[in-house]
Amino acid sequence: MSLTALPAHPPVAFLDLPPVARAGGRIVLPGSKSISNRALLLAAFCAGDTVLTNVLDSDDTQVMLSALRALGCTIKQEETRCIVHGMGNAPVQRKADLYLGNAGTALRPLTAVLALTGGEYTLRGVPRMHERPIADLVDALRGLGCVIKHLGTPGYPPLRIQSPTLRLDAPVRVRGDVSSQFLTALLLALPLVATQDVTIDVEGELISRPYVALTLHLLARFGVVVRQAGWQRFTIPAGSVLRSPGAYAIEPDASSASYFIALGAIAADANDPIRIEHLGTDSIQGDLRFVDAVRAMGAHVSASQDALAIHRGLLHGIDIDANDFPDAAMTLAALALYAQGPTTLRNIASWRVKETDRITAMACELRKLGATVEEGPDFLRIAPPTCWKTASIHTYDDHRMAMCCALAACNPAALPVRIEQPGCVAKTFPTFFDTWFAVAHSASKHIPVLCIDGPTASGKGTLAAALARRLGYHVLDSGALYRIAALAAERQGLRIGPEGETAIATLLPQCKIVFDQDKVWLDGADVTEAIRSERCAMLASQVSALPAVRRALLDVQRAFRTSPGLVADGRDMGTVLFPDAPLKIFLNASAEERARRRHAQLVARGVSTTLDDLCADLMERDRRDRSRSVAPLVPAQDAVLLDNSALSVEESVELVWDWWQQRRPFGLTG
Ligand SMILES: Nc1ncnc2c1ncn2[C@@H]1O[C@H](COP(=O)(O)OP(=O)(O)O)[C@@H](O)[C@H]1O
Ligand SMILES: Nc1ccn([C@@H]2O[C@H](COP(=O)(O)OP(=O)(O)O)[C@@H](O)[C@H]2O)c(=O)n1
Repeated sequence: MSLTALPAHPPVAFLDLPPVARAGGRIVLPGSKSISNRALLLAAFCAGDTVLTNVLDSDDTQVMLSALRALGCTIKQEETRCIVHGMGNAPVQRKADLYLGNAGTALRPLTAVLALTGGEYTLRGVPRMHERPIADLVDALRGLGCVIKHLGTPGYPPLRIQSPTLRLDAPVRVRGDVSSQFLTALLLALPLVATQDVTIDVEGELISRPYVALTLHLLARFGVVVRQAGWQRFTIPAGSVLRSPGAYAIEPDASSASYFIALGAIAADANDPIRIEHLGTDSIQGDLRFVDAVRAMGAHVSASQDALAIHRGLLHGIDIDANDFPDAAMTLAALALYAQGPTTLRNIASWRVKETDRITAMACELRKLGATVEEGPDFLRIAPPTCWKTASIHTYDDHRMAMCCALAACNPAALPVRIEQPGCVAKTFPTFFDTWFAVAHSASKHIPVLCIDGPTASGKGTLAAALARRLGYHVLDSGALYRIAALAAERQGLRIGPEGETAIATLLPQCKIVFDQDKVWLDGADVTEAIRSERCAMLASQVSALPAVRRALLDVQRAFRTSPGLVADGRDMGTVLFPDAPLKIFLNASAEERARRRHAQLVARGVSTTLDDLCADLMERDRRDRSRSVAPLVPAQDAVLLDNSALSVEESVELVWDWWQQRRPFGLTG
């Protein structure tokens, strides 16, 4: 039997990562955020249409796309492909109120573009964005004749922009030692108004230079070649015009790759490395310097032009200036947990003005895991834990904190790790945890299962779905499998009883079953409705009494136990399938109450039936389920009995939620 179960992805308050035993496998990562937002901006303000492929679909790129659309740019988006109709060198809409979330890669260049091209604009973001300094960029733009007002705290967004009286003759000065994004913003915007040579002088030591190199590379692809005197002076030649390159393919994100490079460095074997496709020595992203640092720590990384393969080595601490790759350097802090000796990351003051104060945040969370961390104004020194601790990681609404700290799940003590507000990864890598679970393998015994067994219409499915949604876990509706088995047998004309036992058990491995959110498919046919009939339920009850059928479904059901965890609903989840589950609920309600619930359910679906008939069927099914020779419906010895006759769905969910939390090592949260 081939079986596919596609999990849903609602926002969860926390995600518990099972301890990782081994990592390995092939990964294709989403497009680079830095390149996506630069390319979208350039494509919007150039002449001609541009087809961008592998554009990152994330909060930060959505913010850029919405802003460009609000400025009058037409962008057609088909999954990760965007066709951008360039507006030429100024926005179509000369008035707009733009909300830019927490996307520095959108707010800063758009500030420069709009201030230089002119109009009436406000630019705002989330509260944290209003704490991220922008005075250096605003000062530089004012020096060019731009009119920009701070609407809140001086030196910070939100901003009000009006039309400038441009003065381009004197060199514009911009500080380069707080964020390279100010320089990038000017470089991206000035070609729109370069009627004469415009020179930018960088004050202070320019940080994050590879990001500036990335900007220059993209400008060149859009037809503007900036003259460069070291990292101190940049000149946009008179008459520069942005021209579409036609098509541009965006590389996978090197910062996103860093988590999986580190995962391979900690937990992959040479014979099954982590292999990252379409990202290699040809990359234009500075964050790939991370690879050198990981090699220096002792990991094995082989790189071809367009792929990386990583496996573990004996890791040792390093002392490194991480100024050039501040984002990926955060991953080194997590990797340091697995090295012998301390690791020192220097020259990382820019971490303090990112999504959160990343130096303090990282120090605090790594200490929770047992590491000894020394924090300075612009450095971090991390000594690995001698004794790992179970931790609930606070993520500060910072995607990189969540992704870095996921690496703590590789700990040798095999402790699970709780990541709070894991949805924050959507800023740059919405599918991070799916990718993680695809290549970070855990021992089955470490993948938690919450079992909910009980008789018909006791509310198992309802409870299981609600808890799984809240935990971000998979669901096993084992009853659906027996219903499908009954339907498949009936459709093949097999006898539903001991005479047909062998034939049904032989048929099942050939069936192709897909659980796709609310739909169930059998051999390509939608059987969602068909398996829910009371007739099918009765046939399922008969089929499920056949030992060979139950045996045929054992492995299929156990295959649902995948990371991060499972809520399993049925009759024998706690007794037969998952005897080691940390929590087993035996759910019950009076027969009358259950018949009433099922009746209401059927009436809502437009099925006509009487309460008396239903009650009789239900009791007949219960009797058969309780008295069969294999896996009868009985509570496991260690099950918690819950009669929910007088409870609402919400009350049942809260009760079981608390029991579950008490059995997890993290304490009560969420
Ligand atoms: N605690 C409860 N209180 C009231 N109604 C409930 C409760 N639990 C479930 N129900 C309702 O009873 C019906 C049957 O529940 P379901 O989850 O399908 O049961 P099972 O999976 O045990 O057969 C559903 O319509 C559901 O909304
Ligand atoms: N783990 C399980 C799940 C269901 N079953 C059988 O499959 C039938 C249908 O299960 P179900 O959970 O879909 O039924 P309802 O509780 O929804 O009525 C039950 O009556 C059981 O006989 C089982 O034997 N073992």
